[in-house]
Amino acid sequence: MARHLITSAIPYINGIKHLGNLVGSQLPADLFARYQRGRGHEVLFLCATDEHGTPAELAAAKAGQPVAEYCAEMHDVQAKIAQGFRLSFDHFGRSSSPQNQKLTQHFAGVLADRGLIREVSETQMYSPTDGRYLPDRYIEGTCPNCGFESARGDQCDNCTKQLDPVDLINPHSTISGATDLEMRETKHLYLRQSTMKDELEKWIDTREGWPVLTTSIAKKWLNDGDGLQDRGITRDLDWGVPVKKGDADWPGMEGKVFYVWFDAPIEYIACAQEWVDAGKGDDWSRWWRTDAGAEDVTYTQFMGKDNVPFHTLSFPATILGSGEPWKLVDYIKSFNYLNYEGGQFSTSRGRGVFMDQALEVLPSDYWRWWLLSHAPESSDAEFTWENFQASVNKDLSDVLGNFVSRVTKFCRSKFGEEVPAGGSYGPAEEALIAELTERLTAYQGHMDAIEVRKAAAELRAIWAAGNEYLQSAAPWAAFKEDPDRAAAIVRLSLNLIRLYAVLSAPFIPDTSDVLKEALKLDSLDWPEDLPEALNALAPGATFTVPENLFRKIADEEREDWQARFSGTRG
Ligand SMILES: Nc1ncnc2c1ncn2[C@@H]1O[C@H](COP(=O)(O)OP(=O)(O)OP(=O)(O)O)[C@@H](O)[C@H]1O
Ligand SMILES: [Zn+2]
Repeated sequence: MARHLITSAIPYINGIKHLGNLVGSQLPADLFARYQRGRGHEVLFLCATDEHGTPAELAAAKAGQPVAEYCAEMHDVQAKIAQGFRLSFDHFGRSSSPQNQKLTQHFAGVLADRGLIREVSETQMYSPTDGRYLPDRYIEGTCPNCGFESARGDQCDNCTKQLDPVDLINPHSTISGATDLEMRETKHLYLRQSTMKDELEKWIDTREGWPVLTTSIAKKWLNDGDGLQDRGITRDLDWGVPVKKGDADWPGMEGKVFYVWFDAPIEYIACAQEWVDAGKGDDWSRWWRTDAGAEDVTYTQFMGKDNVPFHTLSFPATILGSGEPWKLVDYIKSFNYLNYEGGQFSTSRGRGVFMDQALEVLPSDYWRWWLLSHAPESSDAEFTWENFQASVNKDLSDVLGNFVSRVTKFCRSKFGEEVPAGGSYGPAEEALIAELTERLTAYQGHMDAIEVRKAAAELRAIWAAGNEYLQSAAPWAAFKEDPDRAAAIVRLSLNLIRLYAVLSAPFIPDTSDVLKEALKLDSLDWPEDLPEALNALAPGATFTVPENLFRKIADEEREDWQARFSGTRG
């Protein structure tokens, strides 16, 4: 049994996530976690809300709430929606947890002791109108790199370049709009990433088979321009992890907090501690400490492309720089972007379909199937309502749903609600079993390699093979001449439904549960031996005909949704 540590990029707290966020991080992570559990491996799947930083402060101010209260409420909202999508986190933590605060301060202290943090006296944008410094998203202006007019103080959303507020052209305060900004002297801490460039590059070169998207972004930040730069890790804000050196005060850093991108990835570790403290596990160190058993853990991270620099460089710099035996990531699965109907999904502009709205429209399996089978892997992808309607109607309703319905109803009408005896598998069945044996190997290969679209295509082909078999074996015709022959066809077909329940579970877990219940199965064991698995349901085993698995999306409905979600969320 292998051990898999799996983390999804932690969703930011300032609102409900859209379908792009979901497919770019949490959903494929859940797919992989469910698959590895299905194969019988031990999995620790962690996610959390990312709660610090300026956008949380801004969102709380807009909601008229204290920021801690706002974050607590939004965490619960996100946790509930995650359940709605059946995201099977072992723990859904919070980056504002005491565990993360302590661990973040610990890392800063160790890095300082090892000479990897320098104190810099620098000038920062100060707004007399607002009476405060303007870090990160408190300031916007024109990107010096690409000319985008709403670049933020920490990163340009258009070209993804990491910025400092002082780099912006024509900057203004996003709180008051004030442009009468002045530069004031303040002291900050910098992580000396530049001194670790060679070590980081060497480490990245040892990582095998990483997606090109992951390594190309990492290499770009390592080598473009003057190479990897030191990174400011503190901010003049109230909301965040107070700057401390371990347990000790940090002279000159009073009233400052760590930058959100310093503490957010550390939450991956703290989240495992929260998992233990919540009584759900009894040892986090065997997942995270290589001196406590984590050496044989395979650690996989999931994220959208804008998160890659922090996971390939900044967080590994924190871990490697500490000199302590923390587990480093083995595989980083990154995604391009999902777009929405000819434009971008946007939380700030409320554009697209958001997770709560999606669940109001259709059950989660419809969304899970479409999103995963169209995951933006090799390039950006686009959600359109036409494509959604077509895929749901074809793959889920016509192929899988129809197969299950035809088989169970035919069996009920001719043999009753139990697996018929009689007849035996012949050449048609042997051919199908041979085809499915190959397809199963391919499916597992794609799942192991986290090739999400290819895995979905293979699963669809496995469903379609059943339909084609049923169509050509035609038990309804055979029944008149040779009821035993019809019995054998139906028996195999019922076993196919059982197979589909197991193999489809990572993609569409609710449907899988419905099938499991209809066939009265105690568990869903992975088909390590396919011929055996297709004989698992023995004659006499009873079942019930499930309700229609998927309903078709009608044109009028699709048009309604298209109109309803064409504007911006209020
Ligand atoms: N359109 C998208 N398609 C795929 N992944 C995305 C998309 N937008 C964001 N992501 C990913 O979603 C995850 C969670 O994102 P996060 O909560 O930080 O929001 P974000 O990146 O600020 O997005 P937005 O600005 O749209 O709110 C991250 O891994 C991010 O890379
Ligand atoms: Zn730019």
